[in-house]
Amino acid sequence: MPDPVMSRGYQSGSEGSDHHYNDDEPERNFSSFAEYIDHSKHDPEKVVEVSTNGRYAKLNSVLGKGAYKIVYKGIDREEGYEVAWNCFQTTKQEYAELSQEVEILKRVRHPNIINFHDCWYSNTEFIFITELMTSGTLREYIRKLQSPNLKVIKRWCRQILKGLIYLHSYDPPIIHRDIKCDNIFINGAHGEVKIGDMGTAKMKIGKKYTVIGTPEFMAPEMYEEKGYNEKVDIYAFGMCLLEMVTGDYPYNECKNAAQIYKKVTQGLKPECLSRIIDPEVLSLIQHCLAPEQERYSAQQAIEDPFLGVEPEVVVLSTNEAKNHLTLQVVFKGMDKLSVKFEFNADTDTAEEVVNEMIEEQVLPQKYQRFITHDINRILRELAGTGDKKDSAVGIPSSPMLHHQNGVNGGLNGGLNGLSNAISHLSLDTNNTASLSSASTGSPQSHARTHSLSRTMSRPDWNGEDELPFKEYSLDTPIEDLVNDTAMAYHRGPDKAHEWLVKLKNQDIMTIGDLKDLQDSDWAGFDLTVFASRALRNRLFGKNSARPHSLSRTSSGATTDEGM
Ligand SMILES: Nc1ncnc2c1ncn2[C@@H]1O[C@H](COP(=O)(O)OP(=O)(O)OP(=O)(O)O)[C@@H](O)[C@H]1O
Repeated sequence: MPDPVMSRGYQSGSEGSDHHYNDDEPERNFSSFAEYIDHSKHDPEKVVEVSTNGRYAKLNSVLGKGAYKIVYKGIDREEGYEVAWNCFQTTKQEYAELSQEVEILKRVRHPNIINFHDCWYSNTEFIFITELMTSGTLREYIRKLQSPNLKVIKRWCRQILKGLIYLHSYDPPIIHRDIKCDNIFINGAHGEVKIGDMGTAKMKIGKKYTVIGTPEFMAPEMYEEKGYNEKVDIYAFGMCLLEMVTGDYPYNECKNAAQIYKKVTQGLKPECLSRIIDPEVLSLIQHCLAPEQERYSAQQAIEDPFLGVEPEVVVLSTNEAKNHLTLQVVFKGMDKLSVKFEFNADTDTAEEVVNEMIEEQVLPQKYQRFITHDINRILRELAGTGDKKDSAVGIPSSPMLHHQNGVNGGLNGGLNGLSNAISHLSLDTNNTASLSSASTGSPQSHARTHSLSRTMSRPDWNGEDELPFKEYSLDTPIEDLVNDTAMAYHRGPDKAHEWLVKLKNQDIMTIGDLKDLQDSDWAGFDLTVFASRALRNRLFGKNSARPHSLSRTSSGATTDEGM
């Protein structure tokens, strides 16, 4: 008969922690106790401890050790995925003092911040379970890639800054205090970057260390005892960027923390900064390392020209006569943000269309000149008069005219099919607001078919919330529709009032009054194209078949357009 202990899979457990049997483990017999011990030592998948609630299991696999904690691979047995099991030596009293901090950490949820799942105290250890990252730290990655190219660096930076923007937007802001490439983790398969080592700052203070953070990455004000704010994370981010670009640890030239302290407090920057040639990278780093008052916020850093979103105007399709175009503004580097619109070269002007989109907050004002200029460049090229240098307003030419579907140069009638398809296209699967209407004959749009598709990656930009479709009874006051629409599209009461006045000026008092109308009647309300579309979306539903045709494709075919 096998030894019952061995056949159940004896749990060696970490010293001092509770021992548990693991009932899920398949049986395995060992010829000797020595063999069992040897197997246990080497089997990384062996469960060595289980949380008291039974949900998490610690495996016999150390992911890494830092100055403060040891991190093991673990398993969330409820969800079936791997996690990181963090062990931090501390007293029960120190653990109790962290309870408030822990509550905040549990609430922190952002795609660029390592998730904190659960925690408890066991013997001398504060144990906490976090999301597991599969490809190590950014520091290891930089060493592996030697010199990562700027495109990769930009992608990493944007993700780190998105995480910081989120943390700093708390009131009071959550300050990480120990941003460095060793605390930024990568999931290689998707190039995902997440900020880790959250919430240990308080613990480190608890340990009575004289300084918290890592000397090379600490802003000067952190060395002083006057207090500091969230900008210390931006300083540290600047140092990370320096390390990403040069491959060198900042202040490599210093032999110890005292030398670093001296340099930092004298305002002397790391030597490797002088090796940076690219003026844009240099400028961003300098803005991050500037004295606190002048230092960028996380939001300013992400909007810096080095990382800033660059819009591109793309021709999706055109008709044979090249006067009906479907264009799209694509923001490079912004997740899922694009604006698709139709343009009638006979009746629209770039200025008018761009102004309208800015007024409706579909496009940010700062790109007005750039996008207007680019649409005009496309029009010139299509008309065959394009000067490809784009010197007119001193804006550099963007590599923008992408003729999709492999169509080069002259766009031709073969694209009409594509154009048709596009009129039914919902560009993104998530968070997408696709708005469209014919608005034929409206004072602003003439015969223009104007169709916008965009996603809501910025809360301050225009987009529709996924409010459930509501069937209004015919005698519902028009105020209800107007208010619901304003809320769905993030418009304030002023906008709602403006729409209401315009409708009431035309004797529209109830839903029934609106439903009686023909498409062409809507043009008489003097509503903007956006307002008109938004109200109609709420009234008829984005996906429902419409009572009237709402969109004309550039080939001239009339369609009921699913929105
Ligand atoms: N979520 C995670 N997923 C995968 N590996 C991790 C994770 N967290 C930590 N590690 C590994 O454990 C090591 C130690 O973690 P960490 O650096 O956070 O410890 P620390 O004691 O807080 O660090 P520091 O010395 O920077 O203060 C890391 O270098 C990394 O290799």
